[in-house]
Amino acid sequence: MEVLGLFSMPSWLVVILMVIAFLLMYTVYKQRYFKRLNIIGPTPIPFLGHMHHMVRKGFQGTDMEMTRIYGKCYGMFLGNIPQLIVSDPEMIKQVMVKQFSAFTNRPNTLLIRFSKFFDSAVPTVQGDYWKFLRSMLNPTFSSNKLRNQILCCRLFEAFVLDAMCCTIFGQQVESQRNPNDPFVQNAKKALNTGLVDAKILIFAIFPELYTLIREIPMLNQEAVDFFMQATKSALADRRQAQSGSYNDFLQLMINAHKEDGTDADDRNEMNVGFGAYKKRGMTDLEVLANAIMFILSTFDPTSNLLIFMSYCLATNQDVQERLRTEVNKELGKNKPTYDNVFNLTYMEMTVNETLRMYSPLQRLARSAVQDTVLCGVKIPKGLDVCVPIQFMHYDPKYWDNPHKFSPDRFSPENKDKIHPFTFLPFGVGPRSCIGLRQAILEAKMAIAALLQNFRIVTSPETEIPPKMDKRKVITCPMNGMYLRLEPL
Ligand code: HEM
Repeated sequence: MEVLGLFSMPSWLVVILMVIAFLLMYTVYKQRYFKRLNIIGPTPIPFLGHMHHMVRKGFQGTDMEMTRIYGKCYGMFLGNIPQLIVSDPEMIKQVMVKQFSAFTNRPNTLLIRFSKFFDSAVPTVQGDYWKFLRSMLNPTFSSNKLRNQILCCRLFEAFVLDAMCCTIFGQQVESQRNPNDPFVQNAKKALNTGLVDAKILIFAIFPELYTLIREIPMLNQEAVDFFMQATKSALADRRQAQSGSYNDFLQLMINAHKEDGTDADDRNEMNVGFGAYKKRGMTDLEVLANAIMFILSTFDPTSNLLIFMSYCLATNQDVQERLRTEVNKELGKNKPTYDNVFNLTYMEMTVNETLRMYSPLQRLARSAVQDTVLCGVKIPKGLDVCVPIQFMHYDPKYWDNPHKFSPDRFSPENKDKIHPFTFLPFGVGPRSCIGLRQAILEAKMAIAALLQNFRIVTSPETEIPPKMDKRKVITCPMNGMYLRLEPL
């Protein structure tokens, strides 16, 4: 084939060059997005944007570094997908609370991690459908309901798993004594998600292919099937049992369920008003998807909170002693219960300080559902807005000596001095974590039981400070956490 009448080339080579030129033009156009909006940010590289940075430094390292350089509002790219990173408390307030109706949804970059089955689970659903599901599930997490559910009190991953199975399925799982328990094995398999994998990479480069790429299962399907089966048989048990014999999330969701419920898998429902949902309860599919999603949303953050809290106590023996004195005074030799851990004020302060220093989630994210303006910055519909949690938790403007572990920041006298919208481990606003109360309750009970019986100390293998696994979405130690428990 002759090119511009100047020289000849085989046609296949011309086609390849044209495809490359097209792809380059595509990525350059996409990555000029923030230039068109006059928003500053680091220069992206074609196709990858700043993904190479995220893989090398993790979300946390990238956010800390870039926010220091570019300030409180700048643009970055996950591949070709623009993400506005905001760390100004007023902007956070606007996105999460004041203009919630313009930022109701989570971005596709988060949803792509879950297969279609989770289209009816509360963290992934959108608009009015989210309002409906959240309103159905909120009562399930009320203080009164939690009082009746939390019966188990054991350790870390196994503890969290046991507590989850107990609260969600009403099922006792001996995962601490039996690490081969299928619940443990499958929970670990299902949750093994990294920052970037092939599915996210393809989506980040070609976000227009969202619907197609979404079909590729990402969470380990075998593990999801296992939990689906477990939930289905638990549902069947509930149907045969006398009403009132179960007191777990599953039962509460079933109570919000009507047999004649239309199948929520119908995507058209997304477009109807909230009022239309109000006429029905939860369908089987919604109960299933949410029960499994609770397992997935709970396991890693809660067990990592316990792991980091133990690390903080082992490296701050004075805090540990003060905490043990409080536990002994309030509980004596009694087992921790919903009621007796309620008054553990110093415990709550220590949990909060651990969450500040080691927030299990590193970013909050919302997608603009309409054009809007955020503190003078034009936000077009579809732009993802992200909040770097860890940057907010370490910003010296809001926290004195932010690298120091100091539970007293959260004392009743000091709590009111914390600048609003700077402490965000559970997010903030109507779409914040539904399981906040449960997570804090579990942490208080687990640590109280531990301190009644053991002193937590470092061992020669303890990494101080712990290296973080930058490839993970959840904050977790790279090389595990080695601590010693000395019986008292
Ligand atoms: C230490 C433990 C936990 C941490 C740090 C944590 C943190 C978070 C964060 C940061 C969000 C996003 C909030 C936002 O976008 O504003 C979230 C959402 C959510 N969490 Fe948690 N979480 C924890 C435990 C739990 C537990 C125990 C459950 C349930 C049993 C749970 C269920 C959920 C659900 C369903 C959502 C989505 C809410 C919605 O979209 O309406 N989480 N969590």
